Amino acid sequence: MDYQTGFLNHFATEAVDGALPQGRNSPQRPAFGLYAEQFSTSAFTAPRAQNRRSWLYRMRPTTEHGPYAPYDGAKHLVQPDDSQTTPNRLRWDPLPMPDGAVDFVDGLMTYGGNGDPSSGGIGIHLYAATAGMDARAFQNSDGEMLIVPQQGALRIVTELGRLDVPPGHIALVPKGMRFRVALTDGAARGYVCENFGVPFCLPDLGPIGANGLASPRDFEAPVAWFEDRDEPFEVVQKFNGCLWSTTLDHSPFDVVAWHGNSTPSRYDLARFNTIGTVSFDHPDPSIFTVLTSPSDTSGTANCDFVIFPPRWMVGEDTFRPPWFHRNVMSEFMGLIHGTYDAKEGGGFAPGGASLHNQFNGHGPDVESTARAMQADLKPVKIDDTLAFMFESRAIIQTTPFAMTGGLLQSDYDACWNGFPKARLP
Ligand SMILES: O=C(O)Cc1cc(O)ccc1O
Ligand SMILES: [Fe+2]
Repeated sequence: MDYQTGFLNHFATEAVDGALPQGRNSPQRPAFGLYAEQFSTSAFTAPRAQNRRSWLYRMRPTTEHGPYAPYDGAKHLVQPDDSQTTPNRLRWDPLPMPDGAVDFVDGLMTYGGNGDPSSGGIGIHLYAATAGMDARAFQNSDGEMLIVPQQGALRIVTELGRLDVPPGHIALVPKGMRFRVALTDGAARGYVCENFGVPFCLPDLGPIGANGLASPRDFEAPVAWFEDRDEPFEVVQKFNGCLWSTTLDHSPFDVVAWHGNSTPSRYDLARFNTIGTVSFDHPDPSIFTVLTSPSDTSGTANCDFVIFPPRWMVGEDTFRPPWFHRNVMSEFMGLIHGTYDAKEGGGFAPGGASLHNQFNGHGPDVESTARAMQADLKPVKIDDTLAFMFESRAIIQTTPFAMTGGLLQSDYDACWNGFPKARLP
């Protein structure tokens, strides 16, 4: 598979020689009878640094379809609301693989979220899929999709081309872009952050300097790829929190050439240049931010995507795991593989999840705490681990599936029972 590298670069690619117009976007008659379409994921007037759009040259205009009707699959892909939201610390067992053939769209289960598609916020979903999508595409008009596979590789076919995304990689699909998901390594499971806010971008680096964390050159966008299929093709659209369906008489993956900077991309989390203390104290986890969706309040994200990758721990006279914490931001976590260093007592399994909503105390379990307080503080490599967090400025509301779907652990609080009380002189 070929890729073009760079975050938010202005790319140009054609799958057929001569398909991409030169020197203009919308010629009177594009080559071969292709149709030009602008795909805008920022307002036309957004400042240049935030402006995102691509020009697509396709076999038929996207306008050619009948009305959408309500879609009745993906029953657990919903908008969370207040009725299910509690201050409790929550933790879930991994999502089991479904029985029978369930694809990525029908396999999406909403656990939580905040805001709404018009004003910003996020949706948090897990997916478990046993079948690829064939003559079916998904268009999420509500949010950009940050896809974090945990098991099973995905081949994401988008209007702009294809991305192979195994566990350990992430994918970003722009709001509104059609895509379908094939499974290239059997049943697949993972996490999705649906971003209703400003599209994800790389965080500023401040005093870190010009390099470090995720490097723009490690993001990969597809090259143009199309299929010429004249057959019924369903498009499922998420719009205003609801699902809709229409059927085309052709594949929507018919973009022969494109140029622009609004693109899907993938990123290998192993490329993350992890920075931590080389003296003492555990830095704030913002040091591990891969991508951020800023809000209108500076430094206070709609969503930060943060990872806890393999790394050396060298802090002297330092409690090395995450400290006990109450946070104005709300934290949803998942585990891709291994063990998370704040939960060595078990219970946070790969494919599982946890939620620590705003100002609710959390941190290392009793076992992680005891081990860390007794540890010989020689340099140690934490190796088999890859956890992540979707951290958001607003309370993360939960869904009926999250609260009563059978995966919520009833005894999560107990992992913090039994700390010996301090003894004063
Ligand atoms: O496990 C968590 O809750 C996430 C987290 C990690 C960390 O290294 C410091 C603070 C924090 O909230
Ligand atoms: Fe935390």
